[in-house]
Amino acid sequence: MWRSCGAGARAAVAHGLGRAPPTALCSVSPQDLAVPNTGWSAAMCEQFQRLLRRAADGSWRRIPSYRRGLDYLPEVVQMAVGVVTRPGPRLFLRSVDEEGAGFEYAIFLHASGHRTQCLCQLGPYLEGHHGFAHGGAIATLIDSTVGTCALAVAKASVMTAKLSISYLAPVPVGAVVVADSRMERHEGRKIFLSCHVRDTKRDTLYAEATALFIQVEDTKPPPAASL
Ligand SMILES: CCCCCCCCCCCCCC(=O)SCCNC(=O)CCNC(=O)[C@H](O)C(C)(C)COP(=O)(O)OP(=O)(O)OC[C@H]1O[C@@H](n2cnc3c(N)ncnc32)[C@H](O)[C@@H]1OP(=O)(O)O
Repeated sequence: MWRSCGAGARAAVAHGLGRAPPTALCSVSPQDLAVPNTGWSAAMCEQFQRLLRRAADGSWRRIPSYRRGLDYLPEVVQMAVGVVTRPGPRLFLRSVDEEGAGFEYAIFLHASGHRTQCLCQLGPYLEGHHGFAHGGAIATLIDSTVGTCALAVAKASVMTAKLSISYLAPVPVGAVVVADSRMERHEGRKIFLSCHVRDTKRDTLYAEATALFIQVEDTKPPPAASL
């Protein structure tokens, strides 16, 4: 069903961003997963290339994406707390290893730091009603897109306090969608955001949402998270 984007696309990502991969300080480097893999459809690859081309002038930036929350920490910190050799919990969106089966996505951040766009392909493990993506999967996509925007605005940890979604049209399994989020207001610790989920041609508005994120002190994982 899925067509590979090939090594050329992966090379274009590295070249287009002009960024070196994270410096390896130990044997286990986090793998950036916001790049094409064999599970990406032709439509997903095409849109990804379009967004990369748009990012070439510096107006947008692709955000690397990792398998675990801890992968985002500098490796020196990971080594200090001894997590490099203990995989631990996964980020929800990266919990499926089979390429193309779950969420395949890449998030782009606008240079203003107040807007994010998530290009996402919703795989067959995300089915709700036959042939359509589960509403919870759409909510997850929205939460992560607005959450990333809130993180960029706050430059600190944030938590979802409120998320209100209007589901306007069902999203077919395998569809490639764009979730477009922006900050609406920022009042102290409160960040208000909006989000629209559309098809890539912008013909169909699948969902619209508003969200409130609250800036918090760095969250400490509960004991179960260290198992
Ligand atoms: C590590 C990096 C990983 C990267 C991952 C990439 C993906 C990233 C994306 C991740 C995305 C995934 C993200 C996730 O999945 S986050 C996980 C889902 N969310 C939660 O579990 C949050 C649970 N709730 C809480 O922890 C607390 O209630 C929070 C922290 C939210 C606020 O408790 P806190 O004690 O801190 O705040 P406060 O009580 O002093 O209130 C402060 C102000 O806020 C106003 N207020 C509060 N709540 C609400 C409400 N519900 N509606 C309206 N207003 C509300 C309140 O009136 C007050 O306003 P004002 O009186 O000042 O005007």
